[in-house]
Amino acid sequence: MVSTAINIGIIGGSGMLGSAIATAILASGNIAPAQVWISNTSGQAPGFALNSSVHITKDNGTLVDACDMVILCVPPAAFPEIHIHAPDKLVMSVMAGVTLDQLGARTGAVRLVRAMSSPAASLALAYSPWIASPEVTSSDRHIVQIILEACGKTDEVFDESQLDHFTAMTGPVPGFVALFAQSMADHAERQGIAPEVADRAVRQLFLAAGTMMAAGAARPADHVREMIDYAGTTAAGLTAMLEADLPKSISDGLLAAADKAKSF
Ligand SMILES: NC(=O)C1=CN([C@@H]2O[C@H](COP(=O)(O)OP(=O)(O)OC[C@H]3O[C@@H](n4cnc5c(N)ncnc54)[C@H](O)[C@@H]3O)[C@@H](O)[C@H]2O)C=CC1
Ligand SMILES: O=C(O)[C@@H]1CCC=N1
Repeated sequence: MVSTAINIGIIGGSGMLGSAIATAILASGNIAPAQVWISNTSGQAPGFALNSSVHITKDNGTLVDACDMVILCVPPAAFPEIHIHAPDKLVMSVMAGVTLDQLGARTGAVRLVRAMSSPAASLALAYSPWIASPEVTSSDRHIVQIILEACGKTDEVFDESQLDHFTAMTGPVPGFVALFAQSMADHAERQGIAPEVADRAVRQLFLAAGTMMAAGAARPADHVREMIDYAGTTAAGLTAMLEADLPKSISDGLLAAADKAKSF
């Protein structure tokens, strides 16, 4: 259990990301349902109705007053409509593009964490990097670690600009990987393979690839090198993709996403 029985409030906690984080927190067993508050625009959260101990409200001020830690999880476009004053609270954001300075200016908080996560948190499979303001205490860090470890894997970073790149890369799940999968399924159909067979094959491929890459010490680059060195059919395909500079296309897309985050 968390060393202190703190209350955690998620503003936007019934949305795609907020509900995934709330689910992860509740599933971890480290934080009791009665310690969790959720606010949204309706004051209703059917997804948590079965957990009657979770507090649901449409009043963000009520949530802030009741909680020791506030997690901001609304669309960046909605952030200007968030009028909370939380000078003595730990405030964490998972909003794309909203900086630590913007968080502090709007909320009055000084103990600030800017993180990124993903809806995979509901399966404890998210990657959640985070950066903290200097005022964040060791106890705050303990709570942040508990929450983000409940969501999956996490690292503290020390260059805030990296959060925009993680927003691009690891925020969307399945995200850009779905485009690769779609490209393979479309290719299969162009070769005359039935759509439902192509779909089943590609889903199984990505399940296997993700599972195998998550296990063991080999990094993606190691797998690519091994296949090219094997000099078989896959090597021919990889060589063609590398000559077409597929990595540059992927990087350009990720930079476009990161630039969009910066624009919020
Ligand atoms: N959906 C995703 O895959 C990811 C989303 N994010 C970030 O998470 C944040 C939330 O995005 P989503 O969950 O996708 O949005 P969403 O639209 O699914 O949910 C937004 C939630 O915020 C609530 N909300 C909006 N304005 C509010 C207000 N003034 N007061 C209280 N609650 C309010 C809504 O009622 C809703 O529950 C965004 O900043 C986004 O950049 C980050 C990574 C992945
Ligand atoms: O696409 C988006 O804007 C959200 C933020 C990061 C991932 N998904």
